Amino acid sequence: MAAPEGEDVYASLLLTDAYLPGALVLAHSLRDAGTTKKLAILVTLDTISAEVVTQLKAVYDYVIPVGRIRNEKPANLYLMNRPDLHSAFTKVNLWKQTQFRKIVYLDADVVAYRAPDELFDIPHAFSAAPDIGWPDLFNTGVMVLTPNMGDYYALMAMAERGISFDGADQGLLNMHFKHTYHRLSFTYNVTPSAHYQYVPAFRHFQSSINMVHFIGSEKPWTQGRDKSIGSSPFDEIVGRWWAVYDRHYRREPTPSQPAQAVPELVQYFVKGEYHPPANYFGSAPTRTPATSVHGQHYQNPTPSAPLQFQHQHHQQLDFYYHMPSEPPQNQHHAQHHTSHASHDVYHDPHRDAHPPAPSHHYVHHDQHHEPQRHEEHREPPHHQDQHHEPPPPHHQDQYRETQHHDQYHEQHHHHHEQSHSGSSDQTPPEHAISLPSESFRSEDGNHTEAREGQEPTHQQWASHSPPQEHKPERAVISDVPSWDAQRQPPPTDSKPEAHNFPQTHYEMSSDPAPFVPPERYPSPPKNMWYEVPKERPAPPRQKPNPIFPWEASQPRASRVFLQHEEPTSPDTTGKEGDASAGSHPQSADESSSPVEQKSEPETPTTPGNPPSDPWSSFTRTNAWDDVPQISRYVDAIQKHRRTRSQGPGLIELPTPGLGLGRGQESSWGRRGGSRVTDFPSEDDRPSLPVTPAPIRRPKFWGGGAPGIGLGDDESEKLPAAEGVPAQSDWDPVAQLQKLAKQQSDLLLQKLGGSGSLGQEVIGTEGREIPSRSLPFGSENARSPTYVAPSSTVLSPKPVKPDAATSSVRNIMSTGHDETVEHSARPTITVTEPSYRGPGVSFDKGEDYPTYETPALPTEEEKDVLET
Ligand SMILES: O=c1ccn([C@@H]2O[C@H](COP(=O)(O)OP(=O)(O)O[C@H]3O[C@H](CO)[C@@H](O)[C@H](O)[C@H]3O)[C@@H](O)[C@H]2O)c(=O)[nH]1
Ligand SMILES: [Mn+2]
Repeated sequence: MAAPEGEDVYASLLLTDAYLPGALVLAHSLRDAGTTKKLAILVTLDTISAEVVTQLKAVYDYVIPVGRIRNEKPANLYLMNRPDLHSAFTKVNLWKQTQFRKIVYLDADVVAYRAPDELFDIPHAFSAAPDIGWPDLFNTGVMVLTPNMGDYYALMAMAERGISFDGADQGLLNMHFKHTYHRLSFTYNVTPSAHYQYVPAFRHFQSSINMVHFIGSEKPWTQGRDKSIGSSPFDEIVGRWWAVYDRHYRREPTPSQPAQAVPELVQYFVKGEYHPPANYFGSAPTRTPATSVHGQHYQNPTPSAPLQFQHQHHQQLDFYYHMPSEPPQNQHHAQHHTSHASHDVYHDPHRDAHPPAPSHHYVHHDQHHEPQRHEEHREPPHHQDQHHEPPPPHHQDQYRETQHHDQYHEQHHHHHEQSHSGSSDQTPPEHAISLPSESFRSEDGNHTEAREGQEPTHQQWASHSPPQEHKPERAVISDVPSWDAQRQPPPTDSKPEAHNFPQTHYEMSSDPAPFVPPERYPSPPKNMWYEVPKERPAPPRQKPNPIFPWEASQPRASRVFLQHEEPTSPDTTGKEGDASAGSHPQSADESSSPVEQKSEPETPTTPGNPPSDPWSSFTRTNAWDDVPQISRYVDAIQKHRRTRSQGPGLIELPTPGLGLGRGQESSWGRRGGSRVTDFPSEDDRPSLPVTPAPIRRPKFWGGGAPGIGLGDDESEKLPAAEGVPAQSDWDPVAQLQKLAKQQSDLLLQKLGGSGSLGQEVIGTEGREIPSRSLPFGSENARSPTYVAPSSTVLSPKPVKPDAATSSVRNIMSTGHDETVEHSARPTITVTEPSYRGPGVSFDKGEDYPTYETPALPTEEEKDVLET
């Protein structure tokens, strides 16, 4: 019977025979309540016996075989101690049933108080009721859904990857429909519990209950009738289930209904309900019925008449499936033989003649009359890996239960073999299950195809395939949708290959909640540390072997530190304030190691002490002082100049013996060479009669020379010299310009008008070293030994012979005329850098600081002026 397109159905699911009573009671409860909707049930035929299918068919409108969807990562199932739900993902097949408009899905452990047909009117695509264990979740025992392939593929993608926080369908579906599900009233999925009951609520809402759902591993039919005797809400609810069961399957006459002929098979799965007649076949043992679905020790059902009939039907459908938690094979054998030892009546000679194949998969075919092995084919590929794996140790109970399930299957199997061995009847089963016919149409008899959305089944083969034309058994039985490409052509209407590719569906998280870290992260491991390698004494540094000859005869370092300075000249240390002001030869050794001469003077660390000259330890030599070529050159220049400038008043450039400090004079003399930076001594310097005013010296310099009064308060009160303009009247710029003009004019006259030679010939103002502009960019660069050219060749200053001479001598002993310039500004100390600019090179038109005291007339100037 095909379902008309767009039909509404209640649908349930049966994965194992043991849930048969639940499925039947559910269907009856709906029918009894007068539903107008059809009833459907999805079944996994590899684990459902034909008798059970028959029972279903008696109540359900549609029995729809579906492929099992196993969770290959069932670890989470063990978290909730329900490893039996390994195939709960099979529920996903609901979304594939697009022949239905709307499905109200109900677990097999649901019983309806009334027929909630109004659920089909819900417009939402997916609805469910809250779960009692975690009400933010919905329970997947009652769902209103709209089949569609989009959700189906998405759910399949998750199922294939085992994406489910509880390892079963509830975890998976809650993850998928997290934000889109429509919440149903709890009254559609009341989940009673024996341990906890919200009794007041139950009392209050009792009358509004639509459906009840017996969640948990214990179900009413596994607990037995006597469990519902009490008067607690839970007992009352369980009693509702039993009421439906009794209405349809109770055998014993009750006051309300006479004894009815009911299938033994149903009772077989209900605790306390199965009472096989004694001495049937003469030796059928009577045993205590099962204690629970998961723990009961199933017996061989007594082959009563109804059962026998069912088994005939089962000939074509005979199969069984080993649950994945099946014990290893040898254990299974042991179980099997034990079982037979205690039930001789079911001993099967065929079985002995054909010992079980490794995986115990047998398919019974009409034309063979013997069990055939189809181990590879019957085994769904994804089950093979785990097939022989024992379950985890802590689930041995579950493990044993599964054994019993299998024992049941196997015993059924034996029974079928037995009954079949005495019959060669090949007529189609009288009770061929009426299923959606399109689902099981076989086109060529060799293989089975399902219409899209349908799994091929062996029922199809049983119903449509001519047995004699059927050749390889393994090619026919294909109730699992796996196609053996090595032996079969592809199914004619199979989809393109790419259709079978695994699909990965990722969704961006739409959860707007910001990440909240756990209150406390686990403590970091304490045994993680890095052991610092033990420090090994560094190998003694060895001086590399000398390569160059001078390395062997290296001069001893002669660096001089301030505090260890030998007391060379205490009187000069106070006067030599400017390192660049002139040379300060200390020793030949010192000047031979110019690097050390760069060492900076140390600042006196004790304030209040008379400041020692910080420059005393600073070199006064120039880098070129010891280059003989330069010395010779300088000598030659000086000689030349002497010859050229012989004349009254013209000074000679320093000769040996000139000292910047008296302490150095001796060593200076020893050197015997002229230096560019030499400075004329007082004797070599003729006096100039003009000076603007007494030059005040900072007290820093002390009053070394008697009579000059510099540094003395009295010196400031000295009367101005007669005939000398007052300081305030002195315009240095004008005077300098005037001097410059006179100088150039007069000198040109003296030299016969050859202006081009004038500077070179007469230059006492740094002409020995021509004043050249520095290369671009290096104007401010200073060599440590740099000496301003202007300062090296400055002319003696015109001073008064007496006091002024001493004063000037004192000043000049600093070796720098710019100290003179600065001395006009009493607040300036001479420790400032000496070089302030072009100095007296004003004749070249360069700018110079206007605040400076102009340079005093040079020798030439004086000559000119005196002339
Ligand atoms: O051996 C089995 C196990 C399950 N089922 C079917 O699968 C359903 C779910 O199993 P059930 O034992 O009813 O699970 P619950 O105890 O109800 O556990 C909860 O968790 C399950 C796994 O997520 C959900 O499927 C249920 O809806 C939810 O109520 C059953 O009703 C049956 O329809 C079988 O047919 N045979
Ligand atoms: Mn359930």
